[in-house]
Order: sequence, then structure tokens, then C-alpha cells
Amino acid sequence: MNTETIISIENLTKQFPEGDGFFTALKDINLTFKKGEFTGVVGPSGSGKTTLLNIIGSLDKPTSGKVNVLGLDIGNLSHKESANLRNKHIGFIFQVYNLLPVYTVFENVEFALLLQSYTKSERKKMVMESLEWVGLGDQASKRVTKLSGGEGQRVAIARAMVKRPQIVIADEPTANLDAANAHAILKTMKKLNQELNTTFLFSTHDEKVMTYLDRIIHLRDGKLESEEFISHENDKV
Ligand SMILES: Nc1ncnc2c1ncn2[C@@H]1O[C@H](COP(=O)(O)OP(=O)(O)OP(=O)(O)O)[C@@H](O)[C@H]1O
Repeated sequence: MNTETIISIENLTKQFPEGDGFFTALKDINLTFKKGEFTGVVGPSGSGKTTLLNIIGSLDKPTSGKVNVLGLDIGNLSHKESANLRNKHIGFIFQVYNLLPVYTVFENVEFALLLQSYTKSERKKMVMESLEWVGLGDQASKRVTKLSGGEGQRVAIARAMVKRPQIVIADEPTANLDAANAHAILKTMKKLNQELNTTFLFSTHDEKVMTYLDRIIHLRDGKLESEEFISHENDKV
């Protein structure tokens, strides 16, 4: 088993300006993540889950402390270096799928590759492979407005996976899905995690998500409350 550490967080504190002072959203967090983890950050609303994932995803910066992602010091990256890290190595899945409504399934996934120097035929191969991964290989030419909610989130997963990122950050990915679609999406993500060794980090309130996780990190009031590692050895496949 590969146990390479790809994210390390030391004494991370994040404050946002509030009134004349500031609000502490994360306080003195220490964590490491290894390649291939399937981990959830869990906690009440406002506990700092999204703030933590945004900093790991290089969408925001620490106020103090060190966050290292794939060998890069997030706090010291330029705007361009952050964008480069996200474009090449990090896929994002959100509660709202953020698909472009006038485009097809294929075009929505291809969009994630346009900033990089792939040829048209390379893009086609990558997009189709990604759509196959999520079970939408036969829907490539469909307009995304014609999709169900579950299918829409599958397109969002394909879009996050198409550049074969090392890390996928999924912020409440099942929040808008019914139980059957949530389970289907989670199984798809778990399969990608196992087959491609992609590291998945979730934020969630959803009990259904928790049953799939290998590790759960509990945040409360911006502090790391506890964490648990879950063995699925006896689970039915
Ligand atoms: N840009 C910002 N400016 C000011 N305060 C912010 C900002 N972003 C987050 N916060 C505050 O930081 C705290 C943590 O927010 P965060 O979104 O990380 O929590 P969360 O655990 O993801 O919550 P939820 O489950 O509701 O999404 C909240 O009190 C929030 O209001």
C-alpha cells in the first residue's frame, strides 16, 4: 500500500475580518493526509469544513501555520502558481454542480481541459474515458439541461476527474441528491478512489457519505475535535 503523505497541515489558523476585529474560522489545526485516502471532514454548520477544504484546494490561504499540498507551500504560492496547482492536480465537486447549461455533457467535461495544451483528439479520449468511469459514456452529446440531478452530479464528477487529478475535493457532494442517487455517486467515487488511487476529501453532514469513508475528521468551532479511522474489511462488496 502506498503511504506517501501528500498533504500536511501544521498549526493552521484562519481568521476572517469581522467588524473591528476578526473571526477565527480554524484554530491550530494539525493533520496529514496520505495518497489514496477517502476522508470526510464532518461537523456542525460553521465549524470550518469548507474553509479547511478551500485552503487545501488553494482557493484560500492560511492566516498562520503551514499547509503543504503536493510539495507546495500554499501560503506562499502566487496567484498563478495556485491556479496551476488547481488546474493540474486538484478536482473540485460542489453541492451545486455548476454545469454550463447551453453545452453538452461532453463539452462540460472538456471545458476542464481547455486551459491545458492537449490536442483535440487527446481531449476526446480523456473526456470519453472520464464519462465511461461515471457511467455516462452514451450520454456525451446530450444537453446537460436534459439530465436528472444524479446524472448532473455524475457529469460534475467526470469533469473533476478528467485531468486525472491527484486530489479531489468534494464539498457536500450529495446534499442535493435523493438516497439512491447519493449511494450511486458515492460508489462511483469509491471505485475511482480504489482504481486510480485518487485521494478524496469530503465535507459532509450526510450520514450516507460517512458509511463509505475510511477516515472521519470531526471539526467543532474551528478546532479539530477528534478523528477516527474506519476499517471496511468486513463490509459486503
Ligand atoms: N470569507 C469569509 N468571511 C468571513 N467569515 C467567513 C468567510 N468564510 C467563512 N466564514 C465564517 O467562518 C466560519 C466557518 O465557515 P465554513 O463555511 O468553513 O463552515 P462549514 O463547517 O463549512 O459550514 P457549513 O456546513 O454551513 O457549510 C463560519 O462562521 C463562516 O461564517
